[in-house]
Amino acid sequence: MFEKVLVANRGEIAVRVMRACEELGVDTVAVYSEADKHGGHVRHADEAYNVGPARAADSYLDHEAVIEAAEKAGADAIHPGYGFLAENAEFAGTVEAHDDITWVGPAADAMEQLGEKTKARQTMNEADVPIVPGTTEPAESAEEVKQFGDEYGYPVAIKAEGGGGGRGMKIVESADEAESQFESAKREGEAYFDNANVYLERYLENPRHIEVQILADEHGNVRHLGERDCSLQRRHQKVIEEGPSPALTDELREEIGAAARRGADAAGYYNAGTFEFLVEEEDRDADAGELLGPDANFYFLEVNTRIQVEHTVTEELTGIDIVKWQLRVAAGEELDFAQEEVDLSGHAMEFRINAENAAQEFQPATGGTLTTYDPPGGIGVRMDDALSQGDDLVTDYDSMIAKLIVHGSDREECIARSKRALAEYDIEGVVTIVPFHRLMLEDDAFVAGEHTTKYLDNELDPAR
Ligand SMILES: Nc1ncc2cc(-c3cccc4ccccc34)c(N3CC[C@@H](N)C3)nc2n1
Ligand SMILES: [Ca+2]
Repeated sequence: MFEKVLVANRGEIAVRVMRACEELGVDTVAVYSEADKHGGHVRHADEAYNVGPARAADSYLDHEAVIEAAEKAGADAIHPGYGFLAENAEFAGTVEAHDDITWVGPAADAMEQLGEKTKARQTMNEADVPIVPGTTEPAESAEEVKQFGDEYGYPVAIKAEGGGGGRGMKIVESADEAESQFESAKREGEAYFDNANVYLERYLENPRHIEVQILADEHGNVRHLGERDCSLQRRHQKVIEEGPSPALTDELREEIGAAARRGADAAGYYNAGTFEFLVEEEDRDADAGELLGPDANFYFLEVNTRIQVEHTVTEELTGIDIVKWQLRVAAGEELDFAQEEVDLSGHAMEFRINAENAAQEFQPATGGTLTTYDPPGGIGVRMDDALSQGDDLVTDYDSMIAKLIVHGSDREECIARSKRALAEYDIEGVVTIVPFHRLMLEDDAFVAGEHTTKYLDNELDPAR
C-alpha cells in the first residue's frame, strides 16, 4: 500500500479520497490554487502545496505543477478524483511513466481507447454489448446522414467522436436539417475536442439513463456493483441520482450488469469505471416514463473512465468503499469478493447541492459566506462536503458544493428520509438548490419513478 497519496482535486471529492487514504493508514497531500488556500480539502490534508493561481488551467490542470508537488511531497501515488485531470490520458500516461509515482485510475491507453466513442462502440459490439443503433465509423458526409435517416428513421443523433457527457451531440429532426447539423457537428468537434470526426446514432426519444458501476483489478477480476438511474437531469447536468433504478426489472438488471462486465473485460479495463446505457420500451412510442416492461431494450452509450460524483449511491447500496478499492487496486491488490457476493440492499438517492438559483434557470450563485452551515444527520444520512460554517464560498470552479446521500430500506423510506434530511439542512449566506430538491420530493412523477431524462427540460423546470 502507498505511504503518501497526492489528491489532485479540490472540494468534496478531495476530502472523500483523503478519508479513504486515512482509513488505509496512508498520508495525504492536498494541492490548491490561490483561490482555495482556505479550502476545506487543504484543512483536511496532512500537507498541502500551492499549484498556482485561481485559473484551473494554471493550477489544477497544470500537469507539471501537480507532478512537481507530488515530487516535493514525496508522494508515491496520485488520485485525480473526477473532472480536472481525471480523464486526461496524457497526464495519466505521464504519471504511469514516472518511476516513483503510481496513477490511481485506469490505464492511460484504456482511457484513450474508450474516450474515442467510435472505437468504444466497436469494442462493445465485438463483446456482444448492445450499442445504440448507429455507425461505428466516422460519418463522411451529410448524404450519409440522410441515408441513415431513411434507414433508421428520424431523429438522428450526430455525435462527436471525441465528445461525451452530452457534449458534442446534434439532433437531426429531418433530412433537410442534415447538411447544416452535420457541418456544425464537425466544426464543434474540431473546436472543442480537437477531433472533427462524428458518428451517427438513432436518437432515442424518451430513454432512461442507467449506468453500471464497474470495479476491476489488474489481475483480470471484473465485478459490476449494480446500476444507478440518472434520469433526473437538467441540460445534461445530473441533479438527483438513485439506485436501484425504479424502471428496471430483475432480469434486465442482470443482463445490463453482465453486459458491462463483458465490455470492461473486452477493453482490458481496470480500476473504477462506469458503463452508461440508454434503456427504452420496445415500441418506441411508449409514452414517457412508463415503467419499463420485460421487453425493454438497453443500449451502450459510453464509458466514464473515472470515479463519478454519484459513486456514493452505489457505496450506500453495496457497502463497498469504491475509492478505497481504487487505491488498493492501484497498489496491485486483488478484489477479495466474487460477483455473487455483491448485493444491493435498500434504496439510495444522491442530491447534488449546487450553489445555484433554481428559480432563475439554475444560474450559479456568485460567491457568499456560509453564515450558517448546519447539515443533516441521523440514520441513513451521509453528507459529502468540504464545508464549515463561516467559509467563503469559492465559485471559480463548479457550482456543486456538497452531496447529500440518503439510504432507506426501500424507495418509499428513502424518499421520506430525504424529505426529513432536506428539512434539517440549514444553509444560510448562499443560494442553493435545496428548495428545488424539496420540491422534487413532492412531485408525483418523480415519486412514482416515472420521470425520464427529458422531464426537467420539458415539463417541470420551476423557472418555467
Ligand atoms: N442516440 C441517443 N439517443 C438519446 C440520447 C439521450 C441522451 C441523454 C441522456 C440523459 C439525459 C439527456 C438529456 C437531454 C438530451 C439527451 C439526454 C444522450 N446523452 C449522451 C451523453 C449522455 N450524458 C446523454 N445520448 C443519447 N443518444
Ligand atoms: Ca508511474
